[in-house]
Amino acid sequence: MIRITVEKKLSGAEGPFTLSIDLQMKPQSILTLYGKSGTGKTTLLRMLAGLVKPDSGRIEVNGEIWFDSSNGVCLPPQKRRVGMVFQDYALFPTMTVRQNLLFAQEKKEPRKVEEMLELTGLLALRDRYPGTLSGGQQQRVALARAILRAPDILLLDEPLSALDQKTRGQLQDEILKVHHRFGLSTLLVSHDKQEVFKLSDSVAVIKNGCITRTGTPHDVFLDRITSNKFSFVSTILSIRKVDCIYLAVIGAGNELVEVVLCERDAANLKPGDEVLVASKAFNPIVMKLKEATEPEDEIPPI
Ligand SMILES: Nc1ncnc2c1ncn2[C@@H]1O[C@H](COP(=O)(O)OP(=O)(O)OP(=O)(O)O)[C@@H](O)[C@H]1O
Repeated sequence: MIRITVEKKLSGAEGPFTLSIDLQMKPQSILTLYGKSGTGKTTLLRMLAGLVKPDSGRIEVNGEIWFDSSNGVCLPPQKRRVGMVFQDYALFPTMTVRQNLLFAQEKKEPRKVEEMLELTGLLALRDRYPGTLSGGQQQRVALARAILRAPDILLLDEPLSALDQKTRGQLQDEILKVHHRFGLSTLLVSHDKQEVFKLSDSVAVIKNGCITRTGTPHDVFLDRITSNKFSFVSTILSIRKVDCIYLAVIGAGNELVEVVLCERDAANLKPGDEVLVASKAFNPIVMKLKEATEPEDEIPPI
């Protein structure tokens, strides 16, 4: 079990606030921190890694105390078995893929590196330098490197946010695969609801430094479904008048939808406004676009 109870005063964009977290995480699960920018998610991950010291509290990981302000315990980062993957891949540019992985190991075990290269579909890229790889490939190397450290906790801070939708999907599968294969405990930060839904066993919503809600992704994100409404929150991109009706273009994930506005709404709304789009009499057309793929043992290289 991972138990985190920490407090730290932070300087936010709108003034000082206290990051005050009380969180428990089941071993071998994926817990996602979901919340707006500047609410303290990265700081919490950095506290776990030992890169930021809490003002007070306690961090216990599988029975080991990593931090306890009541008796002055604060393990240095190198004594915490943590794997970290961030948005920027942070690979060593002058080392090949294989050298990057070898470097991560305290005790050098080239055989394990070879196994990891094979498992993560990186074998063909082993002698390439990070600068010659795509974003998805680099992130796969960063993930392999983090796992080679046999971490007690894997920290993923928006690791896929710089990637396109298709590569994101592939890397999400990859994360799930290695998470289960190595029985990892994974703490993920993500802004992407679809990603959170796909990857997480549980979600903790963080607002102004405090956790306001925890639960399964279904409980946290889909409680509105009881009202039988189809709805999503998005931003108006444009409004134009065609004959006597107003048409608004609204983003929906990576898609664009065009909806008709009544004259009163058109007068009240402008591009950039955040809106809730909902349909009361919900009778959607649901068309299959692509068959779900069976999980594969080996995911082909990106
Ligand atoms: N050591 C520190 N001391 C004081 N304030 C800090 C410290 N570290 C971060 N902050 C501030 O705390 C706030 C939260 O930062 P943090 O990076 O944890 O947010 P976040 O939720 O991860 O945001 P984002 O999603 O944009 O990455 C920011 O305003 C930041 O400037």
